[in-house]
Amino acid sequence: MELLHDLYQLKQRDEKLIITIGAFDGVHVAHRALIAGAVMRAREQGVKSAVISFNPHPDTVVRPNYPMIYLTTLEDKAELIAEIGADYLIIQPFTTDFMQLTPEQFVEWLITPANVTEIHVGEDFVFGHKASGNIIKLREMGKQRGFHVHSLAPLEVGNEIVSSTSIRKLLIAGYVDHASRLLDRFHSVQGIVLHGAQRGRVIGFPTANIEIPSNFAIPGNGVYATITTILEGNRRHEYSSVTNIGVRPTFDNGSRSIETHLLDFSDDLYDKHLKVQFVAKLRDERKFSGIEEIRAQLQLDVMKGREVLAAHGHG
Ligand SMILES: Cc1cc2nc3c(=O)[nH]c(=O)nc-3n(C[C@H](O)[C@H](O)[C@H](O)COP(=O)(O)O)c2cc1C
Ligand SMILES: Nc1ncnc2c1ncn2[C@@H]1O[C@H](COP(=O)(O)OP(=O)(O)O)[C@@H](O)[C@H]1O
Repeated sequence: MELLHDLYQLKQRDEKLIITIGAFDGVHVAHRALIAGAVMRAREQGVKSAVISFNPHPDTVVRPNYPMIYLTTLEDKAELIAEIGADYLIIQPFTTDFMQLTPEQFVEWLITPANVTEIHVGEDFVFGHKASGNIIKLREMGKQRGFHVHSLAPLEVGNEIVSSTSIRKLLIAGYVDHASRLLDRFHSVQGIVLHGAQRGRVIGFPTANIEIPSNFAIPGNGVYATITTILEGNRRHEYSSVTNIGVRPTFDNGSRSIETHLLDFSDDLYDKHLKVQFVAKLRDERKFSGIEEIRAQLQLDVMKGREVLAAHGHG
C-alpha cells in the first residue's frame, strides 16, 4: 500500500480507482467490510483501490469542544488498512477550510484529481458543510459525473450496530473482550516506559509503567489479561502479561497509570516502546491491607491471566 497526503498525487498516475471514504477510527468490523468490499471490486475489475481518510479526526474540527478519544493511532490505522489490501491510503488534512466545502465542492475535490469509477460508503455517510450531503445526493452526483455509488447497510454483531462510539464506551467501561468482537482484534495502547516508584520489584512483580497517551481510548480502571509487545525498530517481541490500570489504592492513590507485568521476562524496559493489547478484564482494582495481601492476589492474577490468554490461543 502506498500512503499519500494529497489526492492530487494520483493525477499523474491516470488510473481507474475504486474508492472508499471515512474517518475509519478503530478500523472496526464495519470499516473492514467496507474497505474489503472496495478492494474486492477493484481486484475483480483489475483497477486500483484507494481508501480516503482524514487527520485529525473530522469531529475534532467540527465539534472542537467535544473531546475526541481515538481508538487507533494514525500508524495503526495505516497498518490495519494495508492488511486489508488497499493499494492507496490518502490521509487528507481535515482543516476548518476543508470543513467549509459544500457537498458539490467536496465531490469535486474527490473526483477531479483521479478517475474514480466507484465510491463505496456506509448508508449513513454524510459530507460537506454542516453534513449537508448524504447518500442520495452522492448518487445524484454520480449519475451526472459518471461514478457508481455502493452503500453498505449498518453492520451488526450480535444484534448490535458496530460503531466507533459504541466501542469507545465499551472500552472505557472495561468491557475489552466485548470491544474486541466489534474490532475483530484486541484494542491496544502504546507508550514509552517511564520510571515509577520502584515498588513493583519489592512486591516481586516489577511493572513497566507506560505513559498514558492523551485523547486515546484507555480501558477503565482494573486488572487485565494482556499481550505486551516490545517494539524496537522493525523487531517485535511479544509476551503474555497482566496489566493494572488505576491509581494503586493500596499505596498512593496517585495519578492514573498503566502498568504491565510481563510473564517469564526479566530485563530492563525503561524508555522502551511498548504496545499493550487488552484481551480480557480479570477484576477491579482494590485496596489491599499491605504487601503480603497484594502479592498473594498478584500471584492469582498471573495464574488467571495465563488461563485466559491460553483460552485465546496465546502463551
Ligand atoms: C496485575 C496487577 C494488578 C494490580 N492490582 C492492584 C490493585 O488491585 N490495587 C492496588 O492498589 N494496586 C494494584 N496493582 C499495582 C501495584 O500496587 C503496583 O504495581 C505497585 O504499586 C508498583 O508500582 P510502581 O511500578 O510505581 O513501582 C496491580 C499491579 C499489577 C501488575
Ligand atoms: N517481567 C517484567 N515486567 C515488567 N517490567 C520488568 C520485568 N522485569 C524487569 N522489569 C523492569 O523493571 C521495571 C519495573 O520495576 P518497578 O520496581 O515496578 O519499577 P518502576 O516503579 O520504576 O516501574 C520495568 O520498567 C522494567 O525495566
